[in-house]
Amino acid sequence: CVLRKIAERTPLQRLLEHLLRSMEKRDPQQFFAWPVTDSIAPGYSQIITNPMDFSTIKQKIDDNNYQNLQEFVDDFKLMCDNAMTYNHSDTIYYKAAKKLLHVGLKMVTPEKLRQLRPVLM
Ligand SMILES: COc1ccc(OC)c(-c2cc(C(C)=O)n3cccnc23)c1
Repeated sequence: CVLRKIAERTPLQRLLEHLLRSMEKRDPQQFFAWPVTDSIAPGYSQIITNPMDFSTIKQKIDDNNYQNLQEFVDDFKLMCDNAMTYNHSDTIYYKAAKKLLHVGLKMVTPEKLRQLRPVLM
């Protein structure tokens, strides 16, 4: 029988998965859960050249594609910035992105990360 290789998680992957879950909880309407399509957002792919969403971030964690925390934070910021670029400031998407960005960045301050250490050990 083929031995199934159980995917071991590196400490960085475990940290990023924990942060991703916390960030996803702050998006209950799941506006950021999946890639934005041109059908729901006309002209999106012409305006946003580097799309990003939580499912893509999750895949990159699973593929061990992030070398460090900063690369993960950069994708999170890209996702929020895209929404604040495409959507006008009076839309629910712009406002949700602005709030999510603020809350998400607070999760990765040195103080918050220090508190995480025992939880993840
Ligand atoms: C109304 O329900 C949904 C469901 C999923 C969405 O994106 C995955 C969105 C959505 C998400 C976005 C974003 C994030 O810009 N968006 C912009 C314009 C119109 N719709 C959206 C809305």
